[in-house]
Amino acid sequence: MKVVLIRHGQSLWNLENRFTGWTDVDLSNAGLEEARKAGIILRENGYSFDVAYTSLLKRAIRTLWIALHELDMMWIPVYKTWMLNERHYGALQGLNKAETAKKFGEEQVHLWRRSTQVRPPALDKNDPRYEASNPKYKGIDIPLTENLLDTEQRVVAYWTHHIEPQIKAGKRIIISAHGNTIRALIKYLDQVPADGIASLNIPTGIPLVYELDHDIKPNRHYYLGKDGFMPEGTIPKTL
Ligand SMILES: O=C(O)[C@H](O)COP(=O)(O)O
Repeated sequence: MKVVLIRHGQSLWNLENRFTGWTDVDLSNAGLEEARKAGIILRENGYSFDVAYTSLLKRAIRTLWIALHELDMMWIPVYKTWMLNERHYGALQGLNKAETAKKFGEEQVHLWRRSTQVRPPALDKNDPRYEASNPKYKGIDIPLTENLLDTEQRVVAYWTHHIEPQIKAGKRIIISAHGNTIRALIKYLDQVPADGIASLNIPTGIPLVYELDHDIKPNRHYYLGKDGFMPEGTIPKTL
């Protein structure tokens, strides 16, 4: 069984090198093109899908729409959930990553970005960036900050309760999500230790195929790059 994971195409804040998290920024022009190429690569490799999953953030939703358009499969069911949102970056959201590193040091920023345990400074509930009043989060106790383990808990809960049963039922699945959502899922699927996941980065807009056995355990994974292109940060083979 195959599941295709794809990190959204480049976003406007990826382009500006800003911490994004739950901020609902759209794709850049390059990101729109990446999404289009992803759909074409999937089509050219004969992929088709029965069900799609994505977050509540437009950069992932639009990436999915564009890819499904290229596959002529915009008609399939699409489930959107906050549980697949990007890791919440707390009070770092909106800050430039390079400026933040100058202010707090590279080591501290690396810990905030890549450690599994360290949470960035939390948002204050009076902060305009705190989105509890946003109707899309009605009834949800949204986080003020997250480390990767927090993100992994919600991503794996959704994977286990909603996506795995569909895979077991033979459905072909595509998930359009975010760098840390996918890092969290890979950590769980491949049982990657904390120090291993710290060095893993997910490229934008390149389909990542997971081949799973009947126990939904990974047999192998690979990127569908153009002409066999393998992006940097390929997932560790040994786990
Ligand atoms: O949320 C963000 O800033 C990016 O999408 C992911 O950022 P990171 O690679 O610094 O975790």
